[in-house]
Amino acid sequence: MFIDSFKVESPNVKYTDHEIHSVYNYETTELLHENRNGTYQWIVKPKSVQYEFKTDIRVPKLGMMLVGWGGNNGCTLTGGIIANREGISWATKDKVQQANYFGSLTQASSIRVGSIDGEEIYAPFKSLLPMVNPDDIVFGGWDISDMNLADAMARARVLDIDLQKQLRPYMESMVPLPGIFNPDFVAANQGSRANNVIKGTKKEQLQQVIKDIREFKEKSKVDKVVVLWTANTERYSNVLVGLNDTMESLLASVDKNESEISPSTLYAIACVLENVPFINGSPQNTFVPGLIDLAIHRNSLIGGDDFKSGQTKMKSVLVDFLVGAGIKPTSIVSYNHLGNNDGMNLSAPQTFRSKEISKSNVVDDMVSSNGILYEPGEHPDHVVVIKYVPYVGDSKRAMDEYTSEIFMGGKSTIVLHNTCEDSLLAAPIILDLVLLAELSTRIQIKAEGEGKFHSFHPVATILSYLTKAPLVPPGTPVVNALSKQRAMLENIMRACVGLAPENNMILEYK
Ligand SMILES: NC(=O)c1ccc[n+]([C@@H]2O[C@H](COP(=O)([O-])OP(=O)(O)OC[C@H]3O[C@@H](n4cnc5c(N)ncnc54)[C@H](O)[C@@H]3O)[C@@H](O)[C@H]2O)c1
Ligand SMILES: O=P([O-])([O-])O[C@@H]1[C@@H](O)[C@H](O)[C@@H](O)[C@H](O)[C@@H]1O
Repeated sequence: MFIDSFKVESPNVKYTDHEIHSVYNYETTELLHENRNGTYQWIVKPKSVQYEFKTDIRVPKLGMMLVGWGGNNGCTLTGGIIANREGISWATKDKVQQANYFGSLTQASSIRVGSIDGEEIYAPFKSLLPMVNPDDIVFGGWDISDMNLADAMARARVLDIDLQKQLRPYMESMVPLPGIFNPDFVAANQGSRANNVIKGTKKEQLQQVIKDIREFKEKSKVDKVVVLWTANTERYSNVLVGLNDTMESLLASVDKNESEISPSTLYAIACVLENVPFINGSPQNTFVPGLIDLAIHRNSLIGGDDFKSGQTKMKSVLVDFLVGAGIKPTSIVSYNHLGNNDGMNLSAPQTFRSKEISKSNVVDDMVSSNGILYEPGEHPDHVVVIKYVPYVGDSKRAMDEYTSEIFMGGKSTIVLHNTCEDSLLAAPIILDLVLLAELSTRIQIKAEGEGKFHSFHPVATILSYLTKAPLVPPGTPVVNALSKQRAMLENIMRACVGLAPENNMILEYK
């Protein structure tokens, strides 16, 4: 059965007019490796740590500023939110289609709240904690192309024509602000698009972006802004001592107009200095060490990298299943071709390399979790191929082959053909990233023994379900297995309302 909402009644949860305060016993373990009677033994000691969570339930009026707003993802998300907000329906060759948020974890997935008389009871994921209603989002952003959002939507060739016709009046007045452009960081084929750029030194460009954020906030009267990068994939920035290894060297490099400071890092610096959450939806190392240092110093949320939308999302499920079943993937070949501007930009070796890295590291945690299948340091052969084929446009075609060793020397080969409609899969993920980033800034946490409440760590690992290469604080394990990432997010939100983690044991019926 599915219910619309629920309220938790517990001595550990208090609701006031502006916050939910929960006391939560975090059941974990402490590991010891000790010499017991002359032999070393691993000792696992269950441990309970009491946490308190305070969630501000006053949902703000939210501004979403996209870098690359006029791109396929940016205009598709904008159109999708407007279509939902206005209740637009449109004719397709199959039926009259209603707007929806399918593909969004926050808007279209559910959680189990319990069971009654042998029936499992589920509720909307978004009913766990008060979140911004997407219909209320105010749009803004930058693009190096001056095309208005209605024309950009036509250029993208993603949304149905009848829908585009109905959206045009809402979107043709939306024009991106000029963006910071540096041709050295993207494919040469992107230059022809760049007719809307911020001139000047890096310092002047940074100051302009800060000014843009302030003016947008003032003009739109929003309470909060979240900035998300959905612009082109950049090549990796070189990380050098004295250039960008500390926040001091990074800011000094901006003052010195150092060429190696990328546009995406400049936008990120602007956001951190303005204490505006910044999320990187692309694979490049926007978050150089100096930027992470600055974000931690200013306690300003950063998250990324690279939306996990299609081929890689499937990989983080399939490899988790195989390794979890005691089957040994030995060869993973991931090919895809696509014909959108992202694909054209990725046709350059330096930008492709950024994407190859984020698409390749996604199996590392699952492989290292099973020492029965893999020797230390042993990995499956793993190849990533991306080709640009204009004809298919945004309709990316992914073809994967997974070869695994099975019982008694047997081999299993799984072949997948996966048509990942790039922007229709990425747009809902962008929405989730923005909404969850905003929500997480309203949560305060205090562990037993800590004197006062504080925010989560500014490097937002809570967003990892939505990214291929989760950005984590130094010393934090990287988890890519999709089920673990989703469980982590849901269980933290359950803890905020005093609910235990979903452990799927249903002992009541055992
Ligand atoms: N499924 C997906 O679509 C998916 C998944 C993971 C990651 N991504 C990443 O998301 C990004 C956007 O994808 P897309 O399909 O929308 O690409 P796109 O090329 O259609 O859009 C990118 C937009 O950014 C603009 N732009 C480029 N550099 C800019 C800058 N410095 N400042 C402001 N604007 C700039 C371009 O003019 C363009 O309009 C890409 O980096 C892509 O790799 C996409
Ligand atoms: O998310 P995913 O489908 O694994 O990866 C995708 C790549 O295969 C594709 O080539 C690229 O255009 C998208 O930006 C996205 O990164």
